[in-house]
Amino acid sequence: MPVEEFVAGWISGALGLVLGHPFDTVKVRLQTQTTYQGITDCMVKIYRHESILGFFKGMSFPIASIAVVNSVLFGVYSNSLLALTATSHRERRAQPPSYTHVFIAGCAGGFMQAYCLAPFDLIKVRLQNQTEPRAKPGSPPPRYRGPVHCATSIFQKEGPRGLFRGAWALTLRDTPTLGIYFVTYEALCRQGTPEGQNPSSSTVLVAGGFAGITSWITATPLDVIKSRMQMDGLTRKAYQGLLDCVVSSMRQEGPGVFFRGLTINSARAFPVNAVTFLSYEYLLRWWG
Ligand SMILES: CN(C)C(=N)NCCC[C@H](N)C(=O)O
Repeated sequence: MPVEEFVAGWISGALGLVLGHPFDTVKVRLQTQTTYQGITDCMVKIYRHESILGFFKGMSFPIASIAVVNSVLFGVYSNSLLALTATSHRERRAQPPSYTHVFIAGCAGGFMQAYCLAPFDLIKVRLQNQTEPRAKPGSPPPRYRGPVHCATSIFQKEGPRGLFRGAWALTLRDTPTLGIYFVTYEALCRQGTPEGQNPSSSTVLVAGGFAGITSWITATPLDVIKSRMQMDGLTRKAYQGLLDCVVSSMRQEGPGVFFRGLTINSARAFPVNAVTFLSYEYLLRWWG
């Protein structure tokens, strides 16, 4: 099994992650808390109460986990294409796979990454939702002192299954949308590149950016549900399950609730995924 795709996926994912984390914190707060009036209000409040560090809450765990998560996504995607089309990544420009194969391989990558991502994403969302400023004398201490404390607290209170809270919503979010992600990327690269050649850097940036936007637009409704399921039970249990979360959210806040965080998700998705795909392509070309 070729391993270059796994390593390239890891490095490119880490670059994208650092770039997008501040946007991600704003998105998670907008999806799960009702105290903010919009993106600007949320950004100003985070900056005022928590300083610039507030935007980077919960980042250390994703950085550590991106090695697993993104290498699984890109590695499973590329190796599924190899199994479906019998072409390695070097041969795929000359013999491009069909979009159906790209979609199936993307769904396989999305499904596998969701299970690796679930506990890390849960801890990230719980830490991002802590509004207490860091290390301010006199202020009440936050519920979790950091990612390890967060993981052990969840484990102690809810058992190992607690670490997979929201995992179903995450799997439903990522399986089809990662198929859409890779199909959009491939389609835009092919459109902007003469047959048989490698796409230029600008084509990769644009195709990667739009792949991110398209996939996140389709992922946002389940992203909202996932974040709510992950926060549920912290103080009191509001939802019986995924379906109940969908119905209650819709009843209480109307259909607009499923698009919470859409603007910030899309603004974040372009640079993050442009950089992710550019570094992924170049690392693979560099390694031959
Ligand atoms: C719609 N979904 C779930 C995705 N496109 N997922 C791929 C992740 C890409 C990048 N790390 C990001 O966070 O945008």
